[in-house]
Amino acid sequence: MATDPTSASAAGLPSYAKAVDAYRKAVATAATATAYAVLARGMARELLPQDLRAAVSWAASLLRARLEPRTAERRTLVIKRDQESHHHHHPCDGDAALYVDVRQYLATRIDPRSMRRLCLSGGVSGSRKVLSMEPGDSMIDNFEGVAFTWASVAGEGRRGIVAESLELSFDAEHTDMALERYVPFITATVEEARRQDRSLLIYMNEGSGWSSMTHHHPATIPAMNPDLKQSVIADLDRFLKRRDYYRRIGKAWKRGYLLYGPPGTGKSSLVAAMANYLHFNLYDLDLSEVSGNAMLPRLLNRMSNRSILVIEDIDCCFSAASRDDGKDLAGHDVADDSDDDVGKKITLSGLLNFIDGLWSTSGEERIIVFTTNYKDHLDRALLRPGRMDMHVYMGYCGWEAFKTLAHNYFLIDDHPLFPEIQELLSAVEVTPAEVSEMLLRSEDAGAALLGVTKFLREKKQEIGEGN
Ligand SMILES: Nc1ncnc2c1ncn2[C@@H]1O[C@H](COP(=O)(O)OP(=O)(O)OP(=O)(O)O)[C@@H](O)[C@H]1O
Repeated sequence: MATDPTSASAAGLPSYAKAVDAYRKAVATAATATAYAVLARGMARELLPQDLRAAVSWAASLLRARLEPRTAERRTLVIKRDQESHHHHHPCDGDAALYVDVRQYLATRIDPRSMRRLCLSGGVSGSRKVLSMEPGDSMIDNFEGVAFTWASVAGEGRRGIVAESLELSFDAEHTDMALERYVPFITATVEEARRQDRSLLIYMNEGSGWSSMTHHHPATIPAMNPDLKQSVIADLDRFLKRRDYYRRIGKAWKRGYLLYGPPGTGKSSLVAAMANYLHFNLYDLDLSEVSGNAMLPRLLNRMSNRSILVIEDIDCCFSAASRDDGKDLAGHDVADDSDDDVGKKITLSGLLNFIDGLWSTSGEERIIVFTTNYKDHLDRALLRPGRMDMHVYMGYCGWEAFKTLAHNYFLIDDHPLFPEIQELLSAVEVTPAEVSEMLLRSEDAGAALLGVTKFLREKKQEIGEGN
């Protein structure tokens, strides 16, 4: 910014006074340190020494005020333990819930080495010990590159009860971030940790409700084609990785899987393993227990978020479901004389509405899995993209799957019988379930493998005789 000495003289002012005035304005609006430096150089050339000194010290103080974070305005957010609620309220109720969440979150962020004093608490033996700050102490938590300071403050609650509160302080400019991102991040983190701690449940439909039991299934993914297994895991990982993103943009992440293949190839085992992997509860919907389309939305409403809904054997679990065109779900003509199924009124369109309803519930993280022995028998509408995202074929026991099973049961990766078994497996169709059963017959690897070999030889012979 240049000053025009002619116009200053014309106004009858000493040129340097006019120049100082112009610089004052310029400095007040200069946004960056570079701009200050440029101005300072200009001033040094034009101003008289005494004015220069005054101007420089004045500019320097302005610069300090602008650029030094220490003098930035601070904001404090107080989270009280004992809000308006009654003091012997359960801590998870109402107002105090946020206090409990923050305390639990800070316990995972606290650096014990940096604290002068620490509070260690815990419940009955075996339960987790929790670290927390003592009143008067503070700690810093970095979130998205911003330092948030937490202080524990002792205060007097109602009726003289000590009511500790947690105070969060930050620069005023980060107020939106604190309220819109940081605090929600804390509650989501704590919620996720609690979810991971809970044992998983399997729900089964009973009438229009669900009854639950604890899910004790081992976490292992069943023996299957290694590439396929990898792609299923990659899909689930993508799900886990992207859900924070989806949550942030307010979208729900949903996924549909169709598992198909002969009975005993591990479809149910895979569903259980997926639930374990994601730490989702399982809802096992038995359509033969559902009396009609009207019951489906009620069941849907009673499912919790972060769950897997599985409908097993979707092609055969009810044979005479009437469809508008007189076909059942598997596309077969519905026999008029099937007395057993009188009263079962789920139709394909009812089921499709149910699935689409599941998909459209906003903000819910859901996975739906169908299993079937005969993919070919399923109605096209069910397989349409958008309903089932991934089709997973669970096949007969191949060589790779066998090696996995042998390793799982006996920790062996090689054996003199392996070459023969490999050859036999390529010639006969046996399910992993059958092979597992043979392997479990003996605790001795050699004996068990011999059993498998004999079993496979017999199978091969049967095929030969059949031809
Ligand atoms: N691929 C596999 N790897 C390891 N074990 C398996 C595998 N497949 C089956 N099994 C064993 O066989 C049992 C039955 O398998 P599972 O019920 O998962 O088969 P499925 O394909 O769901 O059968 P269905 O179509 O009859 O429901 C399992 O409990 C498991 O012990």
